[in-house]
Amino acid sequence: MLAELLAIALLLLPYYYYLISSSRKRNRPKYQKFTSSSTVGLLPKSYPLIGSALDIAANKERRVQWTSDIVLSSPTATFTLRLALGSARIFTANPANVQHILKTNFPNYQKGFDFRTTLFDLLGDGIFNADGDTWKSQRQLSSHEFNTKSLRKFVETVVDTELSARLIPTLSAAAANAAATLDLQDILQRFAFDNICKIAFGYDPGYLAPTLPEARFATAFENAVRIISGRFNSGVPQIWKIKKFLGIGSEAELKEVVSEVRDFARKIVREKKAELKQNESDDSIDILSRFLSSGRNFDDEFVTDIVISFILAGRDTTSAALTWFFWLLWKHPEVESNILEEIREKSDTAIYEEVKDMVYTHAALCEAMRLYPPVPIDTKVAANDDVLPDGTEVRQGTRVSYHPYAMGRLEEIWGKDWAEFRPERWLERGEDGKWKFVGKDPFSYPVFQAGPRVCLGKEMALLQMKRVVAGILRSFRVVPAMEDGEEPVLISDLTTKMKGGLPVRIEAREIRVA
Ligand code: HEM
Repeated sequence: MLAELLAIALLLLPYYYYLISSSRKRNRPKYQKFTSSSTVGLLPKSYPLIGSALDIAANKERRVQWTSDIVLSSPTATFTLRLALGSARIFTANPANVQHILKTNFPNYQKGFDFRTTLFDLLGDGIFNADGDTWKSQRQLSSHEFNTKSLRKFVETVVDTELSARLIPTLSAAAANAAATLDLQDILQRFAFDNICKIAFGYDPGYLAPTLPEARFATAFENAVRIISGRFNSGVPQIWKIKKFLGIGSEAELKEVVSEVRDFARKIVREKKAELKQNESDDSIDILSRFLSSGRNFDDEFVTDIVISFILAGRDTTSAALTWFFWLLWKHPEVESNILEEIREKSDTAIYEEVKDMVYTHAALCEAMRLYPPVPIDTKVAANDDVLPDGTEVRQGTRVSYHPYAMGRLEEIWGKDWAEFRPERWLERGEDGKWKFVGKDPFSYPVFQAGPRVCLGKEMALLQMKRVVAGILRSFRVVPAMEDGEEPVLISDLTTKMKGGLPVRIEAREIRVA
């Protein structure tokens, strides 16, 4: 792969020369000075022309952990990575900087041209890839999808059907065979994909079943996300553009899978339009119906963009959080006992109230996402020169990334026991002796982002996850099938994953209801 990239780079030296000279003028960064000797030791080496591309390539598989180590050793929890062709990227885990980027100086930190261009082939102008008015109008219209009435309906219909008709039977089949292992990560991704397609489209891909069926749309979506997010990890960002221009390698494959995803989404949009024309009083709860019935005349391409963004946002996030959650739970049986106790107490309440009030489980999920945030690094681009609260200078056009994975490991925020999985750090006892959830400042815990672009699906995601946890733990014990002492390895495209999945055995259990 590296050889392929280098060969292309050599062939296109004249083109580079042009890019270097123009980009230097546009985007000459200033670098901050480090006083901490530990950071100096960790900082990647930088060379003329290629910046730190060699270190970036060497750490490609562990870029989250690598950049986290450097950020955590910096006195201001911020460092500047030099990229090829004179550009730079700032990483920060400093809550004051994060508040500045996500809220105080929000207009200056947008998705920006480069981000938009990189994801445009898949996402078009969808909410995830939009700035300004295009973003605002989508945000306003889709936020209705997340009111209490819709959330209740979501948990009681979509999530519950998927749980009882698909997830539980799949796990029961595994439990019936003591020797069987299954990949919990794969199962949860299938579960989340079915859920989000129903919410975004009103379409059921039927991806989760005991037979683990192939679903072309799901596979094409998975491949499209994997390849397109790889564009960000290239040490020399222009390389993917050259490969796209030449129609070779991963870019040729990307073109194929993206057109499969988009053709399929367009077909659903057309069918939905026809359905809505026939049935004026449609009470569907999906986002597509909401946009199509809004009275605004959105064209099909734009509506397709919107739907694809939502699928991306809801697809791997909850499954990533739950996969790490079940791993942590197995390592902490005392936390599992507390959750079982909570399930026992709540089991005669209606579904929505049950999940809404699962305070301890809520805290345990937040704690799991502190250590393994589904979106480990998130990036904005500076529209103008700026100075961050810690004094870091930002040049126009520089990518600025806040780093939730590193922030979950900052002693200054979580204390000396930051490495411990301890849901109690999110709880306090009320006067009645019951647990009360105590949220954290969102700029110290930006797992769902924060500020005007805070995740729209936060409540929905938490309800869904609590319902899944209660549904699984009530009937099963999830036992990782790994060698003694073996730890899962975190990898990341746009979201975190466990490398190779999480193999588990499923054991049936029945908990006594209070
Ligand atoms: C544990 C689960 C989830 C986590 C940790 C999470 C996290 C995030 C983060 C970090 C962002 C900011 C991304 C960016 O703009 O750069 C975001 C945005 C967003 N999320 Fe989530 N998300 C989760 C689940 C969901 C679900 C289930 C949905 C939809 C049903 C959803 C819908 C969205 C949307 C629409 C945005 C874009 C908001 C905007 O730009 O205004 N998310 N989410």
